Amino acid sequence: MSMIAAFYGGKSILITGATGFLGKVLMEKLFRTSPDLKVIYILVRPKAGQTLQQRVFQILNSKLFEKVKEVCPNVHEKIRAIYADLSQNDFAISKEDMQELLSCTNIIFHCAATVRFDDTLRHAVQLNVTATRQLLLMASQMPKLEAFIHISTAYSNCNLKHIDEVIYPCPVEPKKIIDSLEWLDDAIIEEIAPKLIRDWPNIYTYTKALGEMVVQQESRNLNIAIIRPSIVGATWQEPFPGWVDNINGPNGLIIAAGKGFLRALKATPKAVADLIPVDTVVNLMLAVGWYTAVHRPKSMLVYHCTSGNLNPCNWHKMGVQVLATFEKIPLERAFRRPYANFTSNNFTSQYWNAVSHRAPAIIYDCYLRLTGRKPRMTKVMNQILRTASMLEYFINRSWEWSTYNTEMLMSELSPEDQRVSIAPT
Ligand SMILES: CCCCCCCCCCCCCCCCCCCCCCCCCCCCCC(=O)SCCNC(=O)CCNC(=O)[C@H](O)C(C)(C)COP(=O)(O)OP(=O)(O)OC[C@H]1O[C@@H](n2cnc3c(N)ncnc32)[C@H](O)[C@@H]1OP(=O)(O)O
Ligand SMILES: NC(=O)C1=CN([C@@H]2O[C@H](COP(=O)(O)OP(=O)(O)OC[C@H]3O[C@@H](n4cnc5c(N)ncnc54)[C@H](OP(=O)(O)O)[C@@H]3O)[C@@H](O)[C@H]2O)C=CC1
Repeated sequence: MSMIAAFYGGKSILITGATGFLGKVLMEKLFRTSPDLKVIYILVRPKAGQTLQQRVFQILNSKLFEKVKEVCPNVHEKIRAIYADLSQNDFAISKEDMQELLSCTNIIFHCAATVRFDDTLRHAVQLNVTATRQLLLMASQMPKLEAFIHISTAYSNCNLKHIDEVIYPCPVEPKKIIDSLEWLDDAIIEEIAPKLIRDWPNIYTYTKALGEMVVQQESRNLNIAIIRPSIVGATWQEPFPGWVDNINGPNGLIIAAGKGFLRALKATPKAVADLIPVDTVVNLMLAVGWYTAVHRPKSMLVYHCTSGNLNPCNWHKMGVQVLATFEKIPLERAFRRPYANFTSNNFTSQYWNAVSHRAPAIIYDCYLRLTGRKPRMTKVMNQILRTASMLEYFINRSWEWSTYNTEMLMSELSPEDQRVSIAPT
């Protein structure tokens, strides 16, 4: 057994955001490789008419967890869903549950966040900043806690070009922002938001930067590490290749291209496409959890989980690859044959949007109307173009992330763990 997998044996692990993309893959790997772990506590809220239990049932019965059931048949006994809403005071956790969490937790993986680029400042601060502070406060009351792993994003400092594995200060103290949100009304908050976020491209990256500052300021004597993944994509190898369950990041646009909706994108072909498979991120998370708990570094370490400096790809190569894949394996019921181009020119991009996107959508909707059906293509197209414009900032620039800490950690792993973490079979 690998040293890292053995480390998680017998542990009580608390995961926030376990129902999200990264959280599910983290849980899967933990149960599959450390089936003797004691318990995984997950903080969950009811959603879309589903109770906590129904949500957990759905996750455990999904294709992602098929292998887990073979290795850890009693997985449902080892997962303990705790009612929690991270936007509420004390997360609205009951006294009994809180007591259990405080007295039993050994490791925390804090993944929960709002990842919407256009969220309100109030909600994004509540989730990405205040909730992080609250969780740190809880962590400081956990006598058995060995490590607190905070998941941030490589783009939390995307206002810089070269980013080191350090925490950069934000112009306004997070505490001042948290305090002012208590008395300012929503309209004023939205008015001051652009002034606060300055050269950050959106509320998401800005509040993730504030979240990191809070981690640094409230770290007390805790054993903390921060991981910054870049753009997290589908699984590379584990538990099987190609698993993804959302349309965030590049996923929505890739599907739109495959369906023939999206035929041009305002992107810089030579800009680095820094994607990282979700199973690689999870492997680093587990290694960081182990290293932080066992080696207890003197200062809090930040780890970049990026691909650009090791195995760089650019958007042109990525686009060619995406199109080649759709040639081989076309999507069902496509609107048009996939074909697309990148342009970094504003005028050309507007032209393609009019000619290749909006006009065909209007024509198709006319056809639907004439044949007595409900028009829908213009709505779909507007949605795709809105998403593409939100992502534009990230596909027209390149960043350099240093990876000294991540490389140091890799060199500390046993040969077995290096094999399992870097190139799992
Ligand atoms: C000669 C040869 C030349 C060849 C040249 C080759 C060229 C080839 C060109 C090919 C082109 C195509 C290929 C494409 C390949 C490349 C693609 C590149 C894209 C890369 C993008 C990179 C992005 C990087 C971002 C990095 C940021 C930092 C990373 C992070 O930390 S992660 C977190 C990232 N967060 C997100 O991604 C969230 C972004 N989304 C949003 O903020 C919002 O959704 C929104 C975009 C603002 C849209 O908001 P709306 O309110 O308008 O919509 P809403 O969200 O309500 O959703 C509408 C409907 O969609 C459903 N839906 C939304 N999200 C999801 C979800 N996650 N899962 C499932 N369903 C979802 C929602 O339910 C709504 O549905 P409805 O209710 O039925 O309407
Ligand atoms: N995906 C990516 O490309 C990248 C992600 N990251 C970071 O990784 C982490 C995980 O992201 P990802 O898994 O993609 O995001 P998801 O949106 O898939 O998951 C977010 C998780 O947070 C939970 N959550 C949100 N609001 C609340 C709340 N009020 N109370 C309780 N739980 C809540 C969600 O629960 P629910 O299911 O109930 O909504 C969900 O489990 C985030 O910190 C993100 O910043 C960093 C870089 C890239």
